[in-house]
Amino acid sequence: MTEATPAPAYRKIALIGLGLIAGSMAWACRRDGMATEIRGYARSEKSREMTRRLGFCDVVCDSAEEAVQDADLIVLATPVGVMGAVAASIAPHLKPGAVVIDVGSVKRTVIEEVQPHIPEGVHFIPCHPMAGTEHSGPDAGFASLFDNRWCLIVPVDHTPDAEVARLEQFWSRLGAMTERMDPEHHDLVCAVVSHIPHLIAYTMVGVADDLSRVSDQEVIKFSAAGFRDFTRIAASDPTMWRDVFLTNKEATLEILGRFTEELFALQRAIRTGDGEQLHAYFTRTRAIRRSILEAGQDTNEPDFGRTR
Ligand SMILES: NC(=O)c1ccc[n+]([C@@H]2O[C@H](COP(=O)([O-])OP(=O)(O)OC[C@H]3O[C@@H](n4cnc5c(N)ncnc54)[C@H](O)[C@@H]3O)[C@@H](O)[C@H]2O)c1
Ligand SMILES: O=C(O)C(=O)C[C@]1(C(=O)O)C=C[C@@H](O)C=C1
Repeated sequence: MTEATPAPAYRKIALIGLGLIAGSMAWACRRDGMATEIRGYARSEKSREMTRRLGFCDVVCDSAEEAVQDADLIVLATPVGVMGAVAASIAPHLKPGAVVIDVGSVKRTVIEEVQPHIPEGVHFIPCHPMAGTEHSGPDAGFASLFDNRWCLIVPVDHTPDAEVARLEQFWSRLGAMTERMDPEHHDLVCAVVSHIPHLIAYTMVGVADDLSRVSDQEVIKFSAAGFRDFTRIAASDPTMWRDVFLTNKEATLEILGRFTEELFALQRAIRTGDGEQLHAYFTRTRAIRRSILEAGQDTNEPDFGRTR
């Protein structure tokens, strides 16, 4: 006997911005038979054309207003810097009872910019899937992106709990685990685990590029795993990351301040030959990596094809 497929959490879904995250959501919805219709819109004609070809939307519209007509769930999946303007343009076309979510990497500024446009009777529930790659655009998406990844849900005041619970169920059907968080804490956590690590990768790759005594050929030829990981991260979309830093100024500047203090302390330890300090520091940080592995939180641990 085949089990009945559970009813879709939302019948009609509208995706605004057709890139890695929207594409992955659409593919994951299709994998699970989760929506009766997925409509999409992106500002660039090239992205709309590519989405038509890839086929992850049932309908690709030529305006955001058209895409959100009659939608039960509207997903803002553009760079965070334009979400306020997108919300303003779709607001008059949202039906009562609809749920609007964003998937932006920053929450406090997005809430400040989007919430004022949301009409009464429509629920805005900010989200942030902690999953991605360095690739962008409609062809970057894939169905398993959210499998076993966290999606942070950042409900604003007065959102009925039943609506938040319905959305959590939706993310769990996309494969993700969910946790609720307040916006300030979200922005600080993401500055630590995502935003500043990206800035460091961008900087290190920039330094390698600037160093005239080391040729580009040598950088490419002798890149070992650590630096290769930096180059992967530093290949991420410039528009997305510009917007992340401009909209999460406070938390990223706080963490960057602490980072540079630690860096200067290590710089001094190297200069003065303080091996004890260096060893103690590296021992402390190794323990963090080990606890991530023990908690089973790194599903990307490479084995480099090791054999014995
Ligand atoms: N890439 C990641 O790793 C990742 C992970 C989690 C969350 N996010 C967040 O998700 C959002 C989307 O990221 P992505 O990686 O899918 O980006 P992407 O670059 O792959 O796609 C963005 C899409 O938005 C469209 N767009 C840009 N401006 C627009 C506008 N004014 N109106 C309509 N469409 C517009 C682009 O044409 C493109 O189709 C961002 O806010 C990002 O912070 C990204
Ligand atoms: O895996 C990657 O390439 C990512 O950069 C994904 C990543 C991250 O920093 O972990 C990037 C931005 C997001 O907002 C969430 C996830």
